[in-house]
Amino acid sequence: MHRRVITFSRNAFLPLTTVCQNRCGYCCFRTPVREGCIMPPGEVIRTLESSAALGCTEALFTFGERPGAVPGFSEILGRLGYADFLDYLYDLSLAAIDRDLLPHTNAGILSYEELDRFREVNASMGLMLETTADVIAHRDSPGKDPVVRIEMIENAGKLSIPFTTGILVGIGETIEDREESFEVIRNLHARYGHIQEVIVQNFCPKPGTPMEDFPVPGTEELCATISLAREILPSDVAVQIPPNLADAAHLVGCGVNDLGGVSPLTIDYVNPEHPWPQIEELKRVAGDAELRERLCIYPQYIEKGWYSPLLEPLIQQLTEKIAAPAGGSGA
Ligand SMILES: O=c1nc2n(C[C@H](O)[C@H](O)[C@H](O)CO)c3cc(O)ccc3cc-2c(=O)[nH]1
Ligand SMILES: C[C@H]1O[C@@H](n2cnc3c(N)ncnc32)[C@H](O)[C@@H]1O
Ligand code: MET
Ligand code: SF4
Repeated sequence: MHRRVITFSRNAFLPLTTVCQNRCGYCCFRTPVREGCIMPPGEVIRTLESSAALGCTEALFTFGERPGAVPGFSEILGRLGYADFLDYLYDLSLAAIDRDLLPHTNAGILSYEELDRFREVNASMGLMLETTADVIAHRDSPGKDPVVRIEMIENAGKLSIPFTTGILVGIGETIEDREESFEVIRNLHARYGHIQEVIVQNFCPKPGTPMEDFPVPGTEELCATISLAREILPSDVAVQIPPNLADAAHLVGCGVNDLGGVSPLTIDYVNPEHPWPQIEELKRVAGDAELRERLCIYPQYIEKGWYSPLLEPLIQQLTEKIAAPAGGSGA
């Protein structure tokens, strides 16, 4: 009998900009254009270097969607010497690779051409489907239109990009909507084979947002949603929950087999009030299962060679590093 395996990744969270063209009813991350709305290169590089020294393997670039569409953003970006935010992202992705971290980008909506460009410097990419339903939380968020999100996930499939997606639970969708969301993801994976993990993320209310008084999904509801995900999705797709947002120890018993990215250095900028558990805590969460570190690109995609030649040496090096017995940095 094989012991069950629960995986996680050690990452650095880099919120490159808080400016966003959308206005999701649950979000406290987004800010107006203002001083400090872009993380300056020096701070990014320092975070990358410290994170690598602490044993991280992944640079998670997550930020507001299409910030350049927001009036006034370009002026602030221009002061850093860039005309296009994606050029800034590209250079910092190279900086991450130089410092031995594999980029994983969730930039919100990107076009086919943009995905094609960023696959060169990303080991994997992500976009939360959130939900296939039309919810009030998304009425001021054109980028959360399910048609637009599904199209991007499909484009990532056409480009053979190892991909992370997921749903946000408790934003006004029904159980049937969750089922439909998982079915859409299953069908995309059946066609392109690129979905490595599906995040089941629970809504956490934020003071000062339109949804501050919205009810939160309970552990039993999350457990039922995870079981539903496990029933609908094939076994080669991991089901991930963020271990800082929910009762992970309990949910592992409902079918969760991945705990996502946790950071020894950076906070969860999307849910800043929820600190990351450290490795000892993750071991407790895994219970009888084996807790195993992974890279942001899952092993089956490394085997299939779904990465750019530029990333080959680093993927090799980091694969050996996480296979080595604990010790050295970050253990
Ligand atoms: O692709 C995504 N990855 C997200 N991740 C990344 C994910 O946990 C891992 O980095 C992936 O499993 C890649 O290995 C997050 C990581 C955090 O630390 C905090 C929040 C998120 C949210 C997302 C997300 O929305 N989309
Ligand atoms: C990065 C991801 O974080 C999620 N996200 C954004 N705001 C919240 C919140 N209040 N609670 C939980 N998850 C949230 C969305 O699913 C987004 O895609
Ligand atoms: N803004 C993007 C999205 O919601 C990235 C995550 S939220 C900071 O898809
Ligand atoms: S959740 Fe993402 S897309 Fe929505 S407002 Fe926040 S930063 Fe923008």
